[in-house]
Amino acid sequence: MGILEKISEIEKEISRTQKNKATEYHLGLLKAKLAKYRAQLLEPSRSAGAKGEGFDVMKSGDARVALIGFPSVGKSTFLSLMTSTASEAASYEFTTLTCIPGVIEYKGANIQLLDLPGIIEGASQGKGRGRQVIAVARTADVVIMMLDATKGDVQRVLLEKELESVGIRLNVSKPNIYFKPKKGGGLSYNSTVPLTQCSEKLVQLILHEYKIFNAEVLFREDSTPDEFIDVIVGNRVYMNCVYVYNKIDQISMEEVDRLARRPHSVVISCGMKLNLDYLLERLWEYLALICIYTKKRGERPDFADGIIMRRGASVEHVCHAVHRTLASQFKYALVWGTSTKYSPQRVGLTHIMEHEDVIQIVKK
Ligand SMILES: Nc1nc2c(ncn2[C@@H]2O[C@H](COP(=O)(O)OP(=O)(O)OP(=O)(O)O)[C@@H](O)[C@H]2O)c(=O)[nH]1
Ligand SMILES: [K+]
Ligand SMILES: [Mg+2]
Repeated sequence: MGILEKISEIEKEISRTQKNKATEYHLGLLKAKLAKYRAQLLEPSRSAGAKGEGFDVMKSGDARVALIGFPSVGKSTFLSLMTSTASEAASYEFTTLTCIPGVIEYKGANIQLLDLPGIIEGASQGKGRGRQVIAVARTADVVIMMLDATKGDVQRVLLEKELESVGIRLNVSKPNIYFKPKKGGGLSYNSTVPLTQCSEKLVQLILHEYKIFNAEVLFREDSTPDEFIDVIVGNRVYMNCVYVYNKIDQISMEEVDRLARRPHSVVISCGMKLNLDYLLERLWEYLALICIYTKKRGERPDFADGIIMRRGASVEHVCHAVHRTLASQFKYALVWGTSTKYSPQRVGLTHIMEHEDVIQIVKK
């Protein structure tokens, strides 16, 4: 039996099996098997072209956003609208065949936007350019899943399944489970919270499926068996995804309203240039970028040339961004903005910066 057949057998069995206390271990085991076969599918294929000519685009700018979606949902139209790059758009499917990069300039940041070929059901198993597209998506900071608002929710469900099956987890954080394989000593199993979905026996069964007999496992939250499997498989990618419903010029106001209220969703029309500014605002939040302005003593802040950083960046991060050796010469900094109680306030290296703060660094 081929891997694909094995996968579909297991999927069938999972859907046939009723979920209850008696089948809990059986289901856990099936899920572990499923994850194992899917991992095998993802191993680099020997077939020609799998490497993906035209997909090797250099990372540039402050962040990377990938456009994922079915054919003809408007990905290329969107890229051409938001960047100075033109990507061919047409009414037929699979107009785009490679990865086309453009740059969105927003709040002083350069955001690399990648237009990609449309993907379809079965993409994760190599249909169309699915594998190459998904490989690029894994390198992005945020994925825009572009959907055709006239097509209902089918596309979203299918694409989520495709990404899920190759280990991409959307809009969830990494499970808080400590896991470390050991040379000996059996299984050391602990949890800091009561567990309602996993047990020592189930954990042991799943580990045996991966031929792991000695390990340290510490649950720090009430995780599911699937989350535990994600942790032992290890190569999962946790990324933010914005669901963008395009072509709202073609649907009723009621329908627009319904889609706009869905979590992580933004409705737009590229054709009529509707709501694009709002999408940029949301994208900025999802990318968690902030802009910091530097200032020299006795001079005005340099508002023309901000430093783009990730939310949570400290004064030390800012020092590194300005100059490699600055942190070692650091005495203190003066900060003006929302991160401080007073403006200016004298702060140390660990102070956390906020969007549009101004900083003056004083050296030893
Ligand atoms: N009505 C309407 N049509 C749109 C909108 N945006 C794009 N289109 C049309 O949708 C068709 C497909 O657009 P593309 O930009 O080529 O779509 P794509 O997702 O890049 O397609 P592939 O590269 O083939 O995967 C074109 O005919 C566009 O003019 C929109 O907001 N409203
Ligand atoms: K198209
Ligand atoms: Mg296209």
